Amino acid sequence: MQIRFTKMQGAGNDFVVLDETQGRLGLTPAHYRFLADRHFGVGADQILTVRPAPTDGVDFEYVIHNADGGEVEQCGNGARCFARFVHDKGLTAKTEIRVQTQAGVIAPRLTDDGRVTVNMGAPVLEPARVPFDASGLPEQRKAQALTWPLELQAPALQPQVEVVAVSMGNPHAVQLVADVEAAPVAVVGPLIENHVRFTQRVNAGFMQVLSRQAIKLRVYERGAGETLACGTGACAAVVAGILLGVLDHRVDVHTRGGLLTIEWAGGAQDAVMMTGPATTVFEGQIHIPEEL
Ligand SMILES: N[C@H](CCC[C@H](N)C(=O)O)C(=O)O
Repeated sequence: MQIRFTKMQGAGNDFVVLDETQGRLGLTPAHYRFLADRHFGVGADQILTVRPAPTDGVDFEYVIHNADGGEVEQCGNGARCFARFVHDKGLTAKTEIRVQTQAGVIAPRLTDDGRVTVNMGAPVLEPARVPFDASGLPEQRKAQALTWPLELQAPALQPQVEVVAVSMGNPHAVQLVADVEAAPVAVVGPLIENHVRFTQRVNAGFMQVLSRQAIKLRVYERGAGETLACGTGACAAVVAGILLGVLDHRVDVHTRGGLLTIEWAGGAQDAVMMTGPATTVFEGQIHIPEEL
């Protein structure tokens, strides 16, 4: 099967974008894994699929698959690249685009400086909705919990980490570290990603506070491994930092792939606003082997 794709990146988080506005390609998880493969396919952290609006009130639907082939609820860097894609392809003349995702409707907006701002919706902290299984933890811990203890099954490392569990439509476990460059992301990241208390697995964020208006962040992503940036991860980290009292309401998030700016007023119903880059790298076509 020969398919056309667009390669894009947002702060170094990279994507294969597929246009299904004229009809479905009928791809399977194995096909998504092949497209994401950096040796046998195109190479990407996620595959983004653009589809026609499923209902009134939105302009498009966008579907997200991780490199491991699994469909997920939300992708922040992907939302910015989606908006750039539909605008530059002439699929819409709008600069603020309402799009249905598995996690609900979001509205990326193309700004005059070439970046994209996205209303990512309100964060969710209720454990059952992250989802995070708090069973067996002391009752008083549940009552006032902001951070949760995660026992790590890796004796060579610290036996436990404290994380803030927050959903941006997709689950995040954020911890404070003194130095992100020295943080054991490659070892602790997978342990957190697959921790039994995160029943849908989780994205593991490692946040270093530089000031009340700036952090450095590394994220070991669910279904993709460490990426150069994670948009929903940046939102989750800033929400966690504001709740912990160490960040103000507008924060520059320095990732390995670039700068994201996150704003959150701090109310449970307040939307998290994310601004950052979205770049088309190249167009291409690829043969997907039938035997996948
Ligand atoms: N790995 C994430 C999906 C992609 C999120 C990330 N690339 C972003 O920019 O938000 C998950 O499994 O929830």
